[in-house]
Amino acid sequence: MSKNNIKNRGIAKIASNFSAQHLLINQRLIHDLIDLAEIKPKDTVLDIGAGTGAITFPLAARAANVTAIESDPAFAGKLLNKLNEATNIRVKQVDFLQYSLPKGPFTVVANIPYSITTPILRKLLDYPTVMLERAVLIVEKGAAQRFTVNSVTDPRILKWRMWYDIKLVRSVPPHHFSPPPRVESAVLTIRKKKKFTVPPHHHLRFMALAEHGLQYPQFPFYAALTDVFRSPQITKLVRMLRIDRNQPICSLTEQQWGELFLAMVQHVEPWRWPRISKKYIRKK
Ligand SMILES: C[S@@+](CC[C@H](N)C(=O)[O-])C[C@H]1O[C@@H](n2cnc3c(N)ncnc32)[C@H](O)[C@@H]1O
Repeated sequence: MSKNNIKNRGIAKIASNFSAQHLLINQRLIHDLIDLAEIKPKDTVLDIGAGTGAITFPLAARAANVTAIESDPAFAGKLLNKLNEATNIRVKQVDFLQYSLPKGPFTVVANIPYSITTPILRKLLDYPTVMLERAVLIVEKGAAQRFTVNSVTDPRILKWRMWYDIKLVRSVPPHHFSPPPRVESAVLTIRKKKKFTVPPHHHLRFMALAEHGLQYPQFPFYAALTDVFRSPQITKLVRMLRIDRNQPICSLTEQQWGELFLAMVQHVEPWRWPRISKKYIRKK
């Protein structure tokens, strides 16, 4: 490859990286995000993908402390230069996926990089022992719709929704960013539930049941779970959950999934429980 080609490729890469950095320019929207997060003066808040601080600085005026996480050294440098008197902002130039989350309760307000939406949410929501209280995020609208759909077919999303209320609050048009993205965006709120049906320490076992049950999301309830529950147990469950035995398994609500899980751990012999996949066991 010629030197010029290598150089051009480099420039194209920088340009495409740069175009992924759609900075928020609508002040009203930024304040709405902070209001939605109900930030209190004692709160610890993370801004994931802080850019040049469009959200970081107004957040710092309301919270006890803000950590601005930004992987791009140029943006992180700009943020550091802008700190001045703001003593409650810490800038971390790091890939968020490698960042150690706070040990105490925290909130997130962020316009995140869309290309890593699912890895970010996995880091925040996969382990309900993580101390996340609330998050208000700008994400691609299609992703927001997937996370909030009525009939959940993705076991991981179902699992997140067992411990967190996830809502698509509203759409955000492209002209609220510079440069405008090609896709529609949305405001997503995530809030830890006040009461859990399934205790958080069961999260891996719950995931195993959800993966097993949702292998074929349109399967009728009774057929999707015959390997786990015996036929008389299925009949009792249908009555208990007030469902039709033929309704698709993906149409169950989170509450019904919770009751189903508790029935499994209380009444089914452990050798019939779906196995926990090794890929979900976090290495220490
Ligand atoms: C959509 S921009 C948002 C910038 C700023 N928050 C705003 O709203 O104006 C996303 C930001 O995330 C940063 N970013 C991309 N990948 C990241 C990662 N893995 N960890 C931390 N920051 C990342 C980008 O450099 C960019 O500044």
